[in-house]
Order: sequence, then C-alpha cells, then structure tokens
Amino acid sequence: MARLPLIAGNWKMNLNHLEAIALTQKIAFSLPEKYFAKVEVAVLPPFISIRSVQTLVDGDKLLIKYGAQDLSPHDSGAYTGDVSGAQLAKLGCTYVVVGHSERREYHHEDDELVNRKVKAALKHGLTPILCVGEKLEVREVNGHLAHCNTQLIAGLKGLKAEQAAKVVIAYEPVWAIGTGKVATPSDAQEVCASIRSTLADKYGQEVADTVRVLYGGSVKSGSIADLVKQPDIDGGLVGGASLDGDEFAKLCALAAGGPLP
Ligand SMILES: O=C(CO)COP(=O)(O)O
Repeated sequence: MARLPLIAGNWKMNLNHLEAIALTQKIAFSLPEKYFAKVEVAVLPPFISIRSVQTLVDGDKLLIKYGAQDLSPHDSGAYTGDVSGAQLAKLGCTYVVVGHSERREYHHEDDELVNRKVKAALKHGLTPILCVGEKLEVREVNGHLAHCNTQLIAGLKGLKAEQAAKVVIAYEPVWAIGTGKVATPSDAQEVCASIRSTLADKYGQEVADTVRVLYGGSVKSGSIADLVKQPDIDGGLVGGASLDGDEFAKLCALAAGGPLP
C-alpha cells in the first residue's frame, strides 16, 4: 500500500510569531501546489505561533498542515503552563509530537506519560507523532532495536488496532539529533523496518502497512532522497533544516520525488 510521505518541520523553541509567519509564507511561496499531491508538509511551531500559522494557512488556503510539539495528558483544569489536546484541536492542528527525546531528557517524560499523551491526542482527533530512538551507548551495545520497540509498545499501550493505525512513528536516534550525524539510510531502514514488523505482530499487517514511519536526526536536503527511497521510511521529522524556508522547500520537493522547484 502506498503511503504518502510526510515531512514535518519541528521548529523546537525557535522563532517568534512574526518570524513564524515569514517562514510559513516562504515555504508556501517556494513549494508550488503540485508537490502537495506527492508529499504532505507540516510545520510544528512553538505554541505561541500556532494561531499565527493557522490564520495564514486558513486565510490563504495553504496546503501546509501544522501542529504542536507537545500536549498535556489532561483535557483541562489546573495544570499551569500546559496546553491541552482540545485547545490544539480548536486551533486546527493536525499533528502533535509526543515523546520527543528532548522532552524525555529535559522534562523527565517516561513511557507511561508518553502513552497518556498519545491517548489524549487521539481523543481530541489529533495525529500523534510518537518519537522513539536510542542514545549512542545503546547503539554501541547493539541494543537499538530492542530499545526502540520497547518505547514503541509502551507508547501505544492500550490502543485498539484502529487507533494504532492513526499514529505516526518517528525514529529519531538521539545521537543524530542536532549533531550533523545523520543515520545511514540502511541503519535508519533497519530500525524503521523493525518498528513496522512490531506493528504487524501487535496490530496486524494492515495497520503496519498503513502507519507512516519517519526518520529524524540531522536530515537535510542532501540526505532526504536516499532516506525516503528506503521501503520503510515514509518521510522525515526535521529540526534545524526546517528553519530555513528554501532548504525546507527543497527537502519537501525531494521527498516528493522532485524536481526541485
Ligand atoms: O529532533 C529532531 C526533529 O524532531 C531533529 O533535529 P535536527 O534535524 O536538528 O537534527
């Protein structure tokens, strides 16, 4: 079954809302509409810029999707500083990143919390992008497949097959994030194939064939084409390279199979 590639730009804690508007406009200007039939493009700004991006996307009928980098496991209430799935859904978000390694590391998010966030996202009609990935010391002892599959199973715990089918998985090896050290296409493929096979074991082949598995970690326009050529890599979760409109548009065009705009 053909899966539409997804390129999602995780802006992390970068750009103010004016810069967010400028970057979204730049991407829309640089990537002609015909590409959107072959690649889904999403931007994931900080919470403070989602409303600005929404206004632009709605006003100009842009084909770019957008979403958030995190959400609360709760629906509403006394959770100072948190943002709920209901609030994100109201802003027209399509995607929400869950379990990014930076949240696991700096906010001590464990698999149990990540699982609750996946469920909260689905409850509010958002598509979670569930991140899994090993640190360097785990890869060095060849523990990467077991590690990623453990995070995967824990993140999806309690989901029915039809819910699991709606989730996007992102394999992001921690050693590749922001380091310029992109995984080789075959290393990334090995993990993404293993993730798909775990999905098949747990939820059946149809779910495994439906779920998009992305690679993330120092993806650039120079590396995306060879990554998406791999049978089990369905796009990229892009950090640094998503902050440059020309570079991101180029990357999306290459994921669509080209030609460059
Ligand atoms: O963490 C990432 C995306 O979520 C990857 O970041 P970089 O592309 O900057 O390595």
